[in-house]
Amino acid sequence: MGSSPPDTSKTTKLERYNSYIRRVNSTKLLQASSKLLFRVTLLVALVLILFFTLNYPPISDNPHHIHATNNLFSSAFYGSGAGWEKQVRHSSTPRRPNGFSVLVTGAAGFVGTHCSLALKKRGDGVLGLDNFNSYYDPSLKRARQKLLEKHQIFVVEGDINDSELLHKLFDIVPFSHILHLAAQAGVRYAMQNPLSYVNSNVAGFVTLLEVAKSADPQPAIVWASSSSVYGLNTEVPFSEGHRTDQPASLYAATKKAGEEIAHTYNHIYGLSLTGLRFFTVYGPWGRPDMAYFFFTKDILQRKSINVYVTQEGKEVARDFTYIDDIVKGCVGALDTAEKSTGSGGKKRAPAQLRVYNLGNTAPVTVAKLVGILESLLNVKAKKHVIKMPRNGDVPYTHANVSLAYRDFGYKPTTDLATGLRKFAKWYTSYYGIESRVKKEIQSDD
Ligand SMILES: O=C(O)[C@H]1O[C@H](OP(=O)(O)OP(=O)(O)OC[C@H]2O[C@@H](n3ccc(=O)[nH]c3=O)[C@H](O)[C@@H]2O)[C@H](O)[C@@H](O)[C@H]1O
Repeated sequence: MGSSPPDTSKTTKLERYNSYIRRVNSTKLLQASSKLLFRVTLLVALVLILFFTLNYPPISDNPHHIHATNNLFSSAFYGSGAGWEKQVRHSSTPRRPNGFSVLVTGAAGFVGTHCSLALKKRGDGVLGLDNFNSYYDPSLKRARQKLLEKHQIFVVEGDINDSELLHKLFDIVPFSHILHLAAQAGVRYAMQNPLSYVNSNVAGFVTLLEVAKSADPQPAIVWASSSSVYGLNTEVPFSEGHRTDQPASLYAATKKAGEEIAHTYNHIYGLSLTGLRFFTVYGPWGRPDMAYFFFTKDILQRKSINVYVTQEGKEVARDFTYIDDIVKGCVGALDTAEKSTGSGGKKRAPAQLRVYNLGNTAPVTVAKLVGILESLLNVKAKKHVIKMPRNGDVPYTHANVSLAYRDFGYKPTTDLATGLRKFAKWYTSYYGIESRVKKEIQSDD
């Protein structure tokens, strides 16, 4: 870059020389600043590209599943400082004598919301944790969060893989229990985003257990396993002692892995661990990726629905379990959970390790489920009966719950027709479509 030579006509030699040096320096400074600005811009652009690539994986082609996020940067969303800590403490403080202080992971999820409300209602302290990922409509999760806030339940926005955040929460609150419900759910979505299952159900669970084992006191942990662990098992009804080494989906395999991981942390560190095998849970505030939910939506919109039958043309059935029964099971498991026995990362004595089925004990075919919805919504479904795609679904589930009954009096009381009526009432009111459905749903309590 050229600078003009010094003018010799009017000033002294020294002044002219100094002025020349100043001009050369300022030109150099300008060049250096431009280079620096360019490099900083490039760096910012790279950081932004990395951020959006990691946080927004490709959108799936399934209308019910948008995408799950890794939330590697979720810690940016949790607060710090005195105000935030006060909220964490306040939410976790029990309001009844000998009340629990429970960390509920996946608190803005379907089961998480219902359990958090039930615990809070009876006077336990409840702190929620949720990463609000977009596996399904996050606005539904935000609406559940609002409901929780109305009942003084604070939900920390963060990921179970964020051990720094978890340690921080345990530094603030000596949780007596963890109700671990955060997971990548859904059987069929595992074909589209397999690693999200490993990330949440395996890595996330291990991260949580690592923090729990080194907490003092160690909490007792109750967590969500799944009926899907029975996989290709043909003995019915499914009992806890049956084979669970033939998972039919990656989802099932990661839940089964969770049960084995639970064994390890119980064995080495003395953590008290109870796994609950949920059987197709449904109800108000449910998950939009589940069949009963999107069937309702599609039937109301006069769209066709796929009703699966087995490869042999037989009907497919599920032991659909109503949310209130599941909540009773979760609370029963928490109430009977013994204390963990370790401290400072060391086991002091053998600790409790349990697994229970939580089902309804009355399987219903998918065709019957559709029939109930048709009657409740007063709309004839456009049924498209097809052979179940090879996507991890199993043909039949049926729970034997005698173990849960023996140990904490678990007894499901809601049949599918009653439960779906409550769901339809919530659905039509939440989505503001009361006028189109049967009046009797609206008048039902
Ligand atoms: O118990 C569990 O551990 C799991 O329960 C739930 O899985 P599932 O029992 O498979 O429920 P869900 O998808 O509602 O399908 C219901 C029925 O509809 C059939 N189905 C499904 C889709 C479709 O288009 N057509 C159809 O017939 C389908 O074949 C099935 O027979 C949870 O999602 C899962 O997270 C896990 O918790």
